[in-house]
Amino acid sequence: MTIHVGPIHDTAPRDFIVSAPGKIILFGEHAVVYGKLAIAAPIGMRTFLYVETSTSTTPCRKLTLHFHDIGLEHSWNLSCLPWSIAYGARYRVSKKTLTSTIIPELKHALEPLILTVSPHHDETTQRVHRTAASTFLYMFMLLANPFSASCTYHLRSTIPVGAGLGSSASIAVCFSTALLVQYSHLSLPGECSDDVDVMYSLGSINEWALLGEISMHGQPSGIDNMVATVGKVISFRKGGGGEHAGLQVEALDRFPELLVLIANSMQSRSTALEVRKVLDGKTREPQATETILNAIDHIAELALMKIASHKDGKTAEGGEKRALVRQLGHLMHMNHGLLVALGVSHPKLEHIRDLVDSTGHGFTKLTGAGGGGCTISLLEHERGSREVVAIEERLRGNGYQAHVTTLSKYGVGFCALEECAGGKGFDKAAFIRGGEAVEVERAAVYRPSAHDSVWKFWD
Ligand SMILES: Nc1ncnc2c1ncn2[C@@H]1O[C@H](COP(=O)(O)OP(=O)(O)OP(=O)(O)O)[C@@H](O)[C@H]1O
Ligand SMILES: C[C@@](O)(CCO)CC(=O)[O-]
Repeated sequence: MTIHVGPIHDTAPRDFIVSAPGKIILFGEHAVVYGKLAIAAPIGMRTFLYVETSTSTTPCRKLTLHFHDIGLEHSWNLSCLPWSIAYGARYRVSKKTLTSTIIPELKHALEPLILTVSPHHDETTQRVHRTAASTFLYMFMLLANPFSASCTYHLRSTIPVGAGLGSSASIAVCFSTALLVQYSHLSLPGECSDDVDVMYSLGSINEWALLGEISMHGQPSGIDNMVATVGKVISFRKGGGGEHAGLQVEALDRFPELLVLIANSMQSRSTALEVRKVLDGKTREPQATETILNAIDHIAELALMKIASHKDGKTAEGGEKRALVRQLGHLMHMNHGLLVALGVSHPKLEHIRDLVDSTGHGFTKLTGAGGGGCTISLLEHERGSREVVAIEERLRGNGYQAHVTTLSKYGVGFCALEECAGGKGFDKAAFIRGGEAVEVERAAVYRPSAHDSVWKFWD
């Protein structure tokens, strides 16, 4: 890897925002960790990371994190960070190893700095804060340099935290992109010389984001950060030995524009713990668990075949679309049953399934790690129709959040603030304070489909 020992490159943008989407998993969560096939899609909810570089020349330079959604605010002096250990690892270890493992001596050297984060908060909040802060700091040590100017990283997300919608992966993609841009390891969108440069940039973002996911989850498959990076519906099979060697990812460009209802059970859980639960089951009952994982793999394969066999999946309408929804919906039901067998459902997720599916108008499964978090339902009717509105009201009446959405098509994006009418288009106060997703997006001038959009994407 290129190591920049010196100030930020002259051409690197000073103030900018990066953004990445959340995701839903349509088929194959958990099984994907063990090399089985999964299908995932980006959603409209997104994370935004605003990078504000100080022009001050004071000798005491600081790295400051303001992660507003979780109430984290913390600074470290840049000169007090363990640079010699980080540079030791950067010179000694290959980039592949740096981005796929946590180096014990660097993690160890950062521990005392992480213990200074949110010392007076309750244990749960402290864990959330320290997970996010240690992930950022670890990546910073491997991508930044000791001569950096003071800088504040403001994080806002419209994705609920820990709900199975890929909040951690989308923040990991934002951390990776911001640091790669800031320390000139990356061509900006629009400046990529050709398709190879674009692929290389996306590959780099995704690689470093996977490191962020490893720091937050331990053993991620990599599907969440891949979707948040590329912003496309993908089929994904993790590299492994034997029959399926090497990572296999394919963009499903013919995937139909389906209406999806996301319901949040409001039951908190941790992805790392749910993944651990499946591993424990696999250790206890290896053959039975492998049979379930293989059945999930088979269902994902069948879903791919159904999508491919639809003449014009993307533009399917009326009866054809309803037939596809039913075929995929029945497979989602089976996939959900197998996730129940793996032990990762929750009574609230089963309640949501009953509330939606007993209407006869939807097909529901849990999405993401389970144990709480969200479900997704494929709907046979249009947004705003009597049937869909009744389902939304039913869910809300039972204390759940309901959000009807189509899938998004925007992956990781970048906005240089000097292009935002001299930074005036960006409303920092509203960005920090905005409550609703639309307020945060408006503050960040995020209108990706507008002809005069200041946002650029690596695609
Ligand atoms: N908006 C946010 N601001 C700061 N940190 C966040 C934010 N969202 C997620 N995180 C970090 O990610 C962790 C949540 O990760 P977790 O994997 O449990 O949830 P998830 O990514 O939503 O779920 P899944 O991986 O199943 O989609 C939090 O503990 C926190 O450290
Ligand atoms: C549960 C899991 O399969 C999906 C989490 O969104 C974990 C992973 O793939 O890393």
